[in-house]
Amino acid sequence: MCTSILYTAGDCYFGRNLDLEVSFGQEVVITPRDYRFNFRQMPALDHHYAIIGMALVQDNYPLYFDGANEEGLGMAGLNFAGPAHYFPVDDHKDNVSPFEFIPYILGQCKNVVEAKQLLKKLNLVKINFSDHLQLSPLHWLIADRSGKSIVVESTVSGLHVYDNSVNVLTNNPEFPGQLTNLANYQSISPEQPTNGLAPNIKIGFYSRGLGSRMLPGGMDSQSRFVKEVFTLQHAPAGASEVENVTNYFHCLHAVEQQKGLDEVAPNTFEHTIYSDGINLSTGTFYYTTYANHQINAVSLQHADLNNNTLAPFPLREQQSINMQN
Ligand SMILES: C[C@H](CCC(=O)NCCS(=O)(=O)O)[C@H]1CC[C@H]2[C@@H]3[C@H](O)C[C@@H]4C[C@H](O)CC[C@]4(C)[C@H]3C[C@H](O)[C@]12C
Repeated sequence: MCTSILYTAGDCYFGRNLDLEVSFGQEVVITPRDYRFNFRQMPALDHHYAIIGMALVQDNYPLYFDGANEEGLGMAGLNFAGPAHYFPVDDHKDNVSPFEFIPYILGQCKNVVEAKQLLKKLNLVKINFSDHLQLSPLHWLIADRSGKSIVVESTVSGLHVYDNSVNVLTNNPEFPGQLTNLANYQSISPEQPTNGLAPNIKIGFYSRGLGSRMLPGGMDSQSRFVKEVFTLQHAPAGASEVENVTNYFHCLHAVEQQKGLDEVAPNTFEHTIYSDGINLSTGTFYYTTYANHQINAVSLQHADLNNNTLAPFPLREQQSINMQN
């Protein structure tokens, strides 16, 4: 499972938890403006916006899991097994494979409004990257520095684009179902509850935090969706970049998966392999990993963006502990 969010606090921060039982060997990868993006069915992009994000580089091609471009548009692919459906090539549409979808949008669009424009003609086609790397069943969160986000889901009934007023995406069910389910949790609050149970009887509070007592805490995608909506809606804005980044990671780590809790095969556990977040105004990409909770960062501004060579940054996986004596 995974969780992706857009946190607005002056600047906007976009990224995700990647939850899985195995690592693909992903790195932080900068794609500069003149790297040639070849597409299977669409014309190549020789010049485009520069992109920074988490990717697996295969045959000199960046298979992005999530990322953002220099204009502050971000995009993340999350598992959507079951409802996800991809189509045959349609000559009347723009045919893009799911593995090409992030470069296709981030390479060309400045914001969500421009992305929506491209999505009008889009057909997500069933074309594998290779026999070894088959298509993944995904849906996507796309967000920009104005604080807006949308969800893209390709199902048997076609391509759906939803405005996302809560700026959170997890996995199943389909996005409208996630929103409907929020109705069950409207009484959740940071405040102590009012007594609607027996208003004529005085019921005391034995604990702080009783307003969130019924908040779901499971590893499943519906529980994480509700918990993350609550966490993000009430997250304070910081007074500095460091405070904002700290708040942002608290939001994501609220729904991270610890090893041992989500068994997907005998003695095999899904866990949060990494959490990342990009300041969509500055292009600074921050991340933590399961092994290393220190926040590491790679800046798009510090890179030479006017060339055609991918710049990979291997993840820092060594835990960093400050000894004080
Ligand atoms: C599995 C990842 C999503 C995390 C997630 O939701 N896991 C939950 C699994 S489950 O529901 O609980 O079973 C997704 C996100 C991005 C995906 C990768 C990217 O799409 C890039 C390429 C695309 C290729 O077609 C397949 C390999 C791949 C390298 C993908 C592998 C995998 O499907 C990734 C890593």
